Amino acid sequence: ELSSNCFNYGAYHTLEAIHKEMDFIVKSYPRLVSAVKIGHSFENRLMYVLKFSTGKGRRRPAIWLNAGIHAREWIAPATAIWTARKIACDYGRDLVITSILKKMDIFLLPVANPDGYVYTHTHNRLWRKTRSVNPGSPCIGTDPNRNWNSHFGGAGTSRDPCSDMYHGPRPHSEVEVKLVADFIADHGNFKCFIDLHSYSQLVMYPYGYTTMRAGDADELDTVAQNAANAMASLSGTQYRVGSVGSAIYTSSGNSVDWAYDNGIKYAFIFELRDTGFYAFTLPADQIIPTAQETWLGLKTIMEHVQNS
Ligand SMILES: O=C(O)[C@H](Cc1ccccc1)CC(O)(O)C[N+](=O)[O-]
Ligand SMILES: [Zn+2]
Repeated sequence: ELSSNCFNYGAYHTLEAIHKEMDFIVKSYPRLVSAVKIGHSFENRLMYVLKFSTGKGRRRPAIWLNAGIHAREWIAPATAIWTARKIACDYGRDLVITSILKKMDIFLLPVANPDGYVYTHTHNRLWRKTRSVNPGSPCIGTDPNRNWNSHFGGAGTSRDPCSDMYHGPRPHSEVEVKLVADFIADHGNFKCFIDLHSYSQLVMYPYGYTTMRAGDADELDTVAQNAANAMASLSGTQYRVGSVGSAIYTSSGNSVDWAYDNGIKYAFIFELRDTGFYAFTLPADQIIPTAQETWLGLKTIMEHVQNS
């Protein structure tokens, strides 16, 4: 059945509505888009990935677009679902995305922390972590951006389950992190990993665990600067660029350090709008402008990856 009313990309949505729109995109573009259900969250919600592929073969060079790892950062999933529709719609029309998809697959996970996302709708708008139980503690959840198997438990993390930076009992203890890490590792041919967060307006690259420069820092800085320039070209929104450790603060066990350590050179974290006026509660009227400018940055990076 066709959906009764069209999805409003200029509004924030529940997990259920986002998943329904993902189904609709799969149904509408069956030759390009497929549903990849990589597993379930701690509270048994779907970890639902869209795969955009024009070619055969299970291991085409691939790009992973991640969003919503931190539950309160609603602009990230909103940008991700808009991006899903944009990729589907522009394939065959836009030269850049069409050429990228001729050679590479794109995997897009709009809500990487579904339990936390639902919790921000039902209980606490500013919840950040997963909703897993910590034995021996009354406090719930682990920070999924401290739980990756890269310099686990290092600087910028907490061993206190009640902290918003709690790294968890062990690396990949959070099923939501483990499912993504295992999928990417098993696939073995990912060239790019981009994680959408908010807020601060930053385009960052490894490392986060240290302020030491990564081997590819010069190239990554150039690519990130090109992406920031492309994003600013739409309506002047300024994104700062730098390594995680130098742009904000050191934090170990984050997603891009893990990706970079696992051979994915083009690993970036975007901190989307704004710079703190609305912070995590960015008004819905900024969703489409944010998604449109972010798309220019994503295309810049993906085009570089494709030509690398
Ligand atoms: O603390 C975080 O995980 C990000 C900063 C960050 C981003 C990339 C790698 C390590 C840390 C900041 C945020 O997006 O979570 C916003 N916030 O501080 O809640
Ligand atoms: Zn975040």
